[in-house]
This record gives sequence, structure tokens and C-alpha cells, in this order.
Amino acid sequence: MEQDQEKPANGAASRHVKSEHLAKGKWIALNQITYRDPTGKERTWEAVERTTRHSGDTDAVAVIPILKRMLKCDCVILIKQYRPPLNGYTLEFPAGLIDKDEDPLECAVRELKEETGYTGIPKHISPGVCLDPGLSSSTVNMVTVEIDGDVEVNRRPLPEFIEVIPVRMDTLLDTLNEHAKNGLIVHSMVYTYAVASAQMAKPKKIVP
Ligand SMILES: Nc1ncnc2c1ncn2[C@H]1C[C@H](O)[C@@H](COP(=O)(O)OP(=O)(O)O)O1
Repeated sequence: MEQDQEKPANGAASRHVKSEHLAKGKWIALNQITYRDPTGKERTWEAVERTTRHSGDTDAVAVIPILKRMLKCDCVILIKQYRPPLNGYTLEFPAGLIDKDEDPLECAVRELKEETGYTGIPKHISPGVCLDPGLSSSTVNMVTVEIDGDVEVNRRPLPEFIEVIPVRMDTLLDTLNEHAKNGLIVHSMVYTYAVASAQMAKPKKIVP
């Protein structure tokens, strides 16, 4: 049976024909995909695939960690890390690959703890969402995790070697623009989140 989501508005459908490895490493593979476009013409596409996917259709989780403290402005917890593909430092949500047989919610709590030292409670999970669909099949579950900053376990969080950057929600967009000016590459998820938050805070103004 054909999948509805493959069908464009005019009723024609694209369909997968075959996929071949052009190259395969330990972590990722480069595939050449053959597909048929809605006119019936056969075309090819080069795509990156993670070799580490265990089951289901999701490779990883990305965590939206919200730090809540009494009488303080809410913060979103970001991490700064060196990313070899960019040869640069990025500002991202904590994230990580889902282990074999691991529940995505457990993975989110684990990755948050490992990368930032914070212990939190998951409040929302997205379906598998894509990251860069013209380039790769990689998908993530986005998990919103609330952190109670007033409990003992979260008072002095000990992160791994990654730099943890708490950013006030009410100045998130300005702060990201400042970091970008200073050479950090901001992840598009984080930037989108900041634009949406700013838009909601000032509904009648055009942002930025
Ligand atoms: N393309 C790649 N090349 C080399 N190592 C990779 C890789 N993708 C993942 N890894 C390794 C490095 C990390 O120690 C480990 C976990 O990666 P991860 O869970 O995706 O975390 P992160 O998203 O923070 O990189 O997997």
C-alpha cells in the first residue's frame, strides 16, 4: 500500500527503488538512493545514514532542558562543544545516540546528566523529527526536560568535559546573536526555539 505522506497534493507519488552504499565507516554510511519521481522518471540522491540505529526510526534524542529556580528567570541549558565536521565550536541542546533497547525518555535523562550534570524530569517527547533531510536520514526525538534547580542534586551539577551554558529565556535570542558574533555556530534547533520564544513574548512585533 502506498503511504499517504509520499503523495504530493496533485496525487502523484515518489517512490524508493533501491539504496547502495558508496562508502561505509564505523559511524555513518554514504548511500546512493535510486527513486522514481512523480512523473515516473528514475533519479538518484546521495544521502548520509547513521550505522548506529538500533530499532524504530529514531537515531538520537535532543534535550530541551529548562532550568527552573525559585524567584529566578527560567533558563535553557545549552552546551558548547567542538564539532569536527564544522571545525568549530557550536551551541546546541544536549543530545546523544539512543543505546540498544534504550527508551528515548531514559536516554534524554541520561544524556542530560552526562553532558550537563543536571537531573531532570521529561515533560514532552516529539515524534521522530528530521534534522537535515536533503543530506541525511538522521532523526531525533526532541524531549523537553524540566530541571528543579532548587533541589540539592541540581545545586552544583558536575558536567563532563563539555562546557555548559545556561541562558535566560527572556534574553535567549539576543544572547545567541551575541555568541554567533563571537564565532560560535548556533544549532538551528536552538535558534528556531529562540525565535519562537521571542515571537511569543512580543506577539505584535516582528522578530528579530
Ligand atoms: N561520525 C562520527 N565519527 C566519529 N565518532 C562518532 C560519530 N558519531 C558519533 N560518534 C561517537 C563519538 C561519541 O563519543 C559517541 C556518542 O555520540 P553522540 O551520542 O552522537 O553524542 P553527540 O551527539 O554529543 O556527538 O559516538
